[in-house]
Amino acid sequence: MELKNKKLTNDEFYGIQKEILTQWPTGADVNFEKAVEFHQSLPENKNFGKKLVKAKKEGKTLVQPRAGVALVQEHIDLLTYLQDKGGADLLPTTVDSYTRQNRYKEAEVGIQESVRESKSMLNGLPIVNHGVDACRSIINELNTPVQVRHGTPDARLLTEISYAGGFTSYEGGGISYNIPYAKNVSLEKTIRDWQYCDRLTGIYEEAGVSINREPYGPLTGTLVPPCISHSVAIIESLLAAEQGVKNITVGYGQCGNLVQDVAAIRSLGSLTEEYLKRYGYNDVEVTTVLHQWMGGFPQDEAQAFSVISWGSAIAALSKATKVIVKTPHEAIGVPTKEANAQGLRCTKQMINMLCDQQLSNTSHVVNEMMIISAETRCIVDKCFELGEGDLAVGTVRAFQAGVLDIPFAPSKLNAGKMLPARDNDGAIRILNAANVPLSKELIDFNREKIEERAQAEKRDASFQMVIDDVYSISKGKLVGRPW
Ligand SMILES: CCC[C@H]1O[C@@H](n2cnc3c(N)ncnc32)[C@H](O)[C@@H]1O
Repeated sequence: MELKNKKLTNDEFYGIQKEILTQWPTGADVNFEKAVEFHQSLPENKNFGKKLVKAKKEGKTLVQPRAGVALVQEHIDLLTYLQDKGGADLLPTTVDSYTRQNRYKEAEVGIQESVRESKSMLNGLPIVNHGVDACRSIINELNTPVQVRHGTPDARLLTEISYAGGFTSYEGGGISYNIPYAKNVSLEKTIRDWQYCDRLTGIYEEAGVSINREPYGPLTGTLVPPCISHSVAIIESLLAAEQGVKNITVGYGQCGNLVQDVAAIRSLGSLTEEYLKRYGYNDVEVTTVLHQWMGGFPQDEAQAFSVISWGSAIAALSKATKVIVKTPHEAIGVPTKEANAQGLRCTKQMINMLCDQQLSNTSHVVNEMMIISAETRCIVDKCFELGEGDLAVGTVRAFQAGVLDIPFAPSKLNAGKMLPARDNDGAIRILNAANVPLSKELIDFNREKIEERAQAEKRDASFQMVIDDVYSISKGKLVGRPW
């Protein structure tokens, strides 16, 4: 089937579904009518998208951790602890790495080993192996909406079981779960597979079950310029809306400079709404999520709490609808439930202290919003042009041409030529745009900002700055100074 940004017909969708549900025995338990009934049996306070829309209206920032362990009861215990002791407003179910690669046999081994060892031998919950009823037991046991978070290029079966199991939010997209996650997976295939996931979301929506979709915002989480992550978020939102998705959370990974991060969150929400309306999707609810720093973390827990607090402050001051919380164990690995809850309480304290303030649109913030918006429009509009109006085709061609170029991405489909670096205030600028189609004035602006830093550091703007910036926060600073 040739790639096009067009809503899948019923024949196309159900033809694919037949095969998908046979990929693992638990697929046989998926029954759409029973799934809709289960969703309709849930109280409204368990619907993820509704809670986000309410928070946006009230100007509140909700806190959500990442969390997932191998066995169902332990996972329920973990989420209950994060709900009750961490104060999570929204809950995750992070899926394990085997499931993300459709390696359900190894996930099964991981489950058996976890039973034998009485501890989680997987870095998340293997939803496909556990199946629909297990998911429903999770949803029934908790009083807080739950979202599936993963990193799966081919997530079609995982989506079917997650939705039938009662989850009301789902992260990912054909770009954001391919280029930063996989080495050599066809972008045409992942865009098409995620059209399936979004069409399924639309089918639930049309049956009266609203399921929130969240493109994975931070991408590689390392020095990603706002215009790059915004472009991917907007493209995935448009592709999802074409399939009937009506509730979307667009995300951004905190970079560290106050003005740039606040401007990024505010411009992300308005740009997404602008593009959705421009292309005729007038009934999509848009909310925003700030991811606390996604790059390297300090080992020292006190320093880690400082990074968590700074991300919390940015989320509150930018009025992001939601913030994804890190933990003091970030530099070590999968956190204990206690550490995870500490990250939540630290975040909640900061948000509660700042909830009565917000950083007004000062000239610096407005200027930064204009820069980010102009850069993002250069990229997204070029994608439409390359696709001769078809955004799906244009996106594939944009990666081939290096128009979309995500820094430090493992995928061989990614050009990896665009180079980011921090300026003298710690904002992420573009040192070398390569084939990213920014206007001359935008390229000059970025270069001038980095040149200010070069002058201050008495060294040439170079790749060394990029390397210094990759490690700076884990070494206790924001800007990777040579001293
Ligand atoms: C793209 C997301 C990466 C982040 O996702 C966190 N993460 C991954 N798996 C789990 C888990 N099972 N429990 C708590 N956090 C988890 C990592 O630490 C990292 O920050």
